[in-house]
This record gives sequence, C-alpha cells and structure tokens, in this order.
Amino acid sequence: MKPNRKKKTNAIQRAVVKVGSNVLTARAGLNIDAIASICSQICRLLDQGIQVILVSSGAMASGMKKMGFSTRPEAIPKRQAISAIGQAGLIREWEKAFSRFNRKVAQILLTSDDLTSRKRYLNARNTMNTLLEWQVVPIINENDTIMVEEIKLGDNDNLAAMIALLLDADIFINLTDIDGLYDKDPRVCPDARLIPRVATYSKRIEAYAGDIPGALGTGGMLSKIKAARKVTASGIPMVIAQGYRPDILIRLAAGEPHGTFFVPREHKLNRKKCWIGYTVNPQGTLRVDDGAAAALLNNGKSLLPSGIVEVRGQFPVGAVVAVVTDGSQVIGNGLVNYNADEIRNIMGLKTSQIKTRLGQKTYDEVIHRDNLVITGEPEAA
Ligand SMILES: Nc1ncnc2c1ncn2[C@@H]1O[C@H](COP(=O)(O)OP(=O)(O)O)[C@@H](O)[C@H]1O
Ligand SMILES: N[C@@H](CCC(=O)OP(=O)(O)O)C(=O)O
Repeated sequence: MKPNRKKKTNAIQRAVVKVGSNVLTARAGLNIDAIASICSQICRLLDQGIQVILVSSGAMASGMKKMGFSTRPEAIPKRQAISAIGQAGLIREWEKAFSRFNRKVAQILLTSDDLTSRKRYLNARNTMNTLLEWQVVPIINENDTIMVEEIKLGDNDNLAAMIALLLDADIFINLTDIDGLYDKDPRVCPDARLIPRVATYSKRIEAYAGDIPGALGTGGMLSKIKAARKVTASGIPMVIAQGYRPDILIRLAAGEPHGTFFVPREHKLNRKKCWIGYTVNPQGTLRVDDGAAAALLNNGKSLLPSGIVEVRGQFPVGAVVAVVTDGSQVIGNGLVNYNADEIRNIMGLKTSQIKTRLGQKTYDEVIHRDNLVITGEPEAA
C-alpha cells in the first residue's frame, strides 16, 4: 500500500511546527495576527492531546523593524545584535498569545554544537521532554547571538528537522509564505505548478527549489527540501504549507491534503542512527575502495580496515566521520571504533593483522554496521 497523508497523519501524537520569518513579520514589525492565529491552532492541537514543539524564526526580521533597518546588515556582529533585540520581542509576543489560552511557553536557543555533542543533545532532549510532559510549549530558534560559521545551523528548516529527529516527532509541518513546493521558482516563473506529493527524494526535486529566500527568510525553498530529505530518510513525514491559510495546522493534522507532502521511508530510524546520520557534523572522512563501498551500500556490512584507502582529519575513538567512495561520493556517516592515527596505521590490513600492528585489537570493524548510516547523495533523476 502506498503511504498516504491520511495514514501518515492520523496517528499524530507529537508535531514539530516551524514558522518562517515571512509568515511572522509584517511591515510594522511582527505580524501579531499571524502569531495569534498559529497560537490558537496550536492550542487546539494541544487540546486534542497532540504535543507541539514550535520552531519560530522572526528574530532578525523583528529586530530589523525595531532598529529601522530596511535590509539585513552585512556585518555579522550587527546581525547578531539585531537578532538579540528581535528575539526578546518575538518570545514576548508568543508568550502573550499563549497566555490568552492559559498555556505556558519556554524559550530554547540552540547552536549546532549543542546537537553535535551527544551529551548536550541528550540534555536538550531531556529538557524538552520535561517541558512537553508539563504541557509547556517549547519555542526554539537558532542562537543567532553567538553564531559563528563553525557552530551555525544555517537555517531554521535544518534546526527544525534536527528537532523532529531529536524528539522522535510524528510529523514536521513547515509553514512558509507559499503553499508548497513548485516545479520552478514561482517568483520568476508564473507557470510554475504546485507539487502535492514527493514520494522519493532526488536531485530533480532539489533542482525545482531556489536557494534565494524571500526578503526576510534564510535558505529559501532549497533549505526546506534538504530538511525534508533528513526527516523522511529517518521515517518522519514533512509538509510544506502556507502559514496564512485559515486553520492550516488543524486541517493538516486531520490529514487534509494541503501544500506538499513528503512521504517518509517506511520504517523509522532509531534515534542514535538519526543522530549519527543526520545531526552530527562529521569530524573527519574515510575514503574507501570500490569493494568496501559495495559491501556497505548493497550488503549492509560493517567497515573493515582492509577497505580504507585514506583518512582525512584528526578525530578520537567514538567520533562520527563521513565515509566516501574512491571518487568522493558520500556513502554515509559512521561512529568509529579507532582514532584517526590508529586507522591510518591499520588501513589496508586484514582484521587478523590489527593486533600485531597496534599491539591490541579492540574491534574487528573500524565502523560497525549498527553505527553506520547510509545517507548517500541523491541519485540524479
Ligand atoms: N520551487 C519553489 N517552490 C516554492 N517556492 C520557492 C521555490 N523556489 C524558491 N521559492 C521561494 O522560497 C520562498 C520561501 O523561502 P524562505 O523565504 O526562506 O521562507 P521562510 O522565511 O518561510 O523560511 C518562497 O517565498 C518562494 O518564493
Ligand atoms: N534565526 C533567524 C531565522 C533564520 C531562518 O532560517 O529564517 P527562515 O528562513 O525565515 O526560517 C531569525 O530568527 O531571524
């Protein structure tokens, strides 16, 4: 049976809802009507027993309006200052809106470091689960104030996808200013057509989407598509829909067809594999020969030292690294049983030779298949 929206949405217990800057801002600052409408819908979902985690953009847009900037400043410290100014107003408006329904909110600001460190990742999950147990709505945004390239998540589409994996959500609803993915950028091509359903992720789907955002957004449609790839590969469906549409969240939760529905793979990945495959920034790279690539890709095998031809970077035991083919095509991510220098030392060897070379052998595999997630680059369609 083909997975469909009704089947995939009728058992929703936990939803991640992301609202983009374009929905949340108006000429005079934050769009209070949009906030009120989304808030009242979320409260109705909560009344139905559905837990909701809100990822809210809008800090920068709100701060720009407050400070009288008509465009985003180039300088990073200025952007960070503007976000800090805007975030205060943003959370205040959400808190005001939810308090009308006697609901409490909590502010959570994250960077990619917080999700890459397994310890912080688990702490974040425990805190958010506690908030959900207490029926408090977590409102999450990237911590723009301290962002530097290395710890930047990049956009809230990516952050929301990671949160959906972190909290094992049943659906990720991405609300923006357009009613879904079109086959071309509708701003430039008036004949663009809406795609109601994406069954399989491919390069063609990526090519539909532009990476130029609206005046206030970040990442454009492309970052939403990349987020869809992450969540659907982990077994979670995603919908892109228009945030202004009346009762959109209620309708989607009821399984009505709106926007673009991204069909998830049939079985959910376990949380640890979600973290290895789609949350962590790999700390190094292992390049493998064709035989090893085929064993990993086609036969679900572990990675042995004999198939490794190059080790890039320095990393400790337990790090997550990328595994690539001889031609540098991404195969996936895996958690290593040896550090970078040890792998350099044993690469190309048979497992029976590891002990002689290193003086001890803790594992046969450099990456055990239970700690390997095949993410592979999407096929050109
Ligand atoms: N193929 C496409 N289909 C739909 N929208 C697209 C496409 N390519 C580019 N876009 C643009 O992406 C914009 C949404 O991205 P963005 O501005 O980052 O939104 P948000 O602030 O909601 O995250 C839309 O306003 C739309 O003009
Ligand atoms: N953290 C930023 C949002 C960045 C972002 O991804 O924006 P958007 O594309 O509108 O979801 C802010 O609050 O302004």
